[in-house]
Amino acid sequence: FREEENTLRELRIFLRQICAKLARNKQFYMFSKPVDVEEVPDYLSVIKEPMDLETMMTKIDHHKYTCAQDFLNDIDLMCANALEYNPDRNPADKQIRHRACYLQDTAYALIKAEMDSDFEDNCRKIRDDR
Ligand SMILES: Cc1noc(C)c1-c1cc(NS(=O)(=O)c2ccccc2)cc(C(=O)O)c1
Repeated sequence: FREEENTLRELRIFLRQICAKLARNKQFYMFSKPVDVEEVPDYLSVIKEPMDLETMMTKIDHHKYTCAQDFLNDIDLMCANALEYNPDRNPADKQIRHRACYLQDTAYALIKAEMDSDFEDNCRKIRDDR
């Protein structure tokens, strides 16, 4: 059990680094915080489960992720929300869709490059056994 807690602690440290790196990128600024319903009044009537990098950082601290795939599922949700809310062919919508896809690919690439696959397998076993 002790080893499991050590593994999950190491996962949280790793995910914080990934999350911070994404949030530092100027191109991902609009994904760094929850969409502001003052700025975008109808957002919550369209998007049922908002997600952003600041919320994800809090979820790491609350031990909500037990493997990298759980974290990537929220990256996928954030990207899907941006595609769903900004579907039109005008330049603003196109730019945010492009940045959402770029964020998603960057997150997957960072995790694949920096995470040992045995470590992720171990985390998934812990998740599935819980
Ligand atoms: C994200 C998102 N999903 O739908 C939309 C639409 C956006 C989105 C929202 C905002 N404005 S905001 O006040 O909600 C905000 C500002 C800074 C960080 C996070 C949110 C700006 C932009 C933009 O492209 O500049 C995009």
